[in-house]
Amino acid sequence: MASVLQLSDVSIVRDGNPILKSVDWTVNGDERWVILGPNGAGKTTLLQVAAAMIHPSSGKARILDDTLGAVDVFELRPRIGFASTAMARRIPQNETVLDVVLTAAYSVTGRWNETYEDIDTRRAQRVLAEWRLGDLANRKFGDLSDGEQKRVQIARSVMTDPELLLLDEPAASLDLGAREELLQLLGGYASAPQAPAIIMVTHHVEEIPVGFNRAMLLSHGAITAAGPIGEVITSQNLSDAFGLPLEVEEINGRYTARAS
Ligand SMILES: Nc1ncnc2c1ncn2[C@@H]1O[C@H](COP(=O)(O)OP(=O)(O)OP(=O)(O)O)[C@@H](O)[C@H]1O
Repeated sequence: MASVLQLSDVSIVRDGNPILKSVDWTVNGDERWVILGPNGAGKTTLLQVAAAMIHPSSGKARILDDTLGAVDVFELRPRIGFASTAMARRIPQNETVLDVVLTAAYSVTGRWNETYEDIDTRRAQRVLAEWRLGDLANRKFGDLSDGEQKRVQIARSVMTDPELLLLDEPAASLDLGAREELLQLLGGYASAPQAPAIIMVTHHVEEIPVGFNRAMLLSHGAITAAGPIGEVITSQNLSDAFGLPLEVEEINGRYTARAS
């Protein structure tokens, strides 16, 4: 399967400080990655490179067969789905759920006077149903619960059938029920044969959905482990990445971790 992302010796420097250090990483079309690492490790920064939102300070980033710096990012970005809290903050609170998803077709947040085809509306309705939001289509985004808002953000990010889907902490701040509902939906989506390549950043191994098959541990801007999820999410690797003894357990594709 062809690669959708290839980073070669990618570094990011901000205010003289290295935030990503010489990252080499390839993501293939059939891979669903989870990225874990301590606060400030550079996870969101890495996702922003993958989203063509920032350029490496040095090194080369190829995204969907285009090289950053030699491609019009406004043509590249619509092929990438990106759900993050920063993106969610740009959604007008009084926008209907249907319009939050529909406006992804024009890469805008906030419906104005774009013309949408019936096919766009039907697709938005289908995506809402898939993410168990069909009954909320006419509700205002700002009136939804955190769990519902997270699902709307993901529905919006898959509206355009992206070739690469990026999720920055999709389950953060959710209660147990909302988290499990989201993970069930994400697991189903990730396990479907037609799913795009997915990269998800999370803080907790408990938030890794079933169906994710690759993992990366990032610490101080550098990759400390990357590869098949069962080989990476181990007690030893997590203890090294987080700097304390941790014990990891895996049951039927779900993980838990606690201090040992
Ligand atoms: N534009 C910027 N200018 C200066 N420093 C920055 C900038 N963006 C990020 N940083 C710094 O880079 C480091 C990595 O940030 P990043 O948000 O990528 O980490 P993270 O692993 O996602 O963290 P968290 O788990 O806390 O969300 C942090 O120390 C952050 O303060």
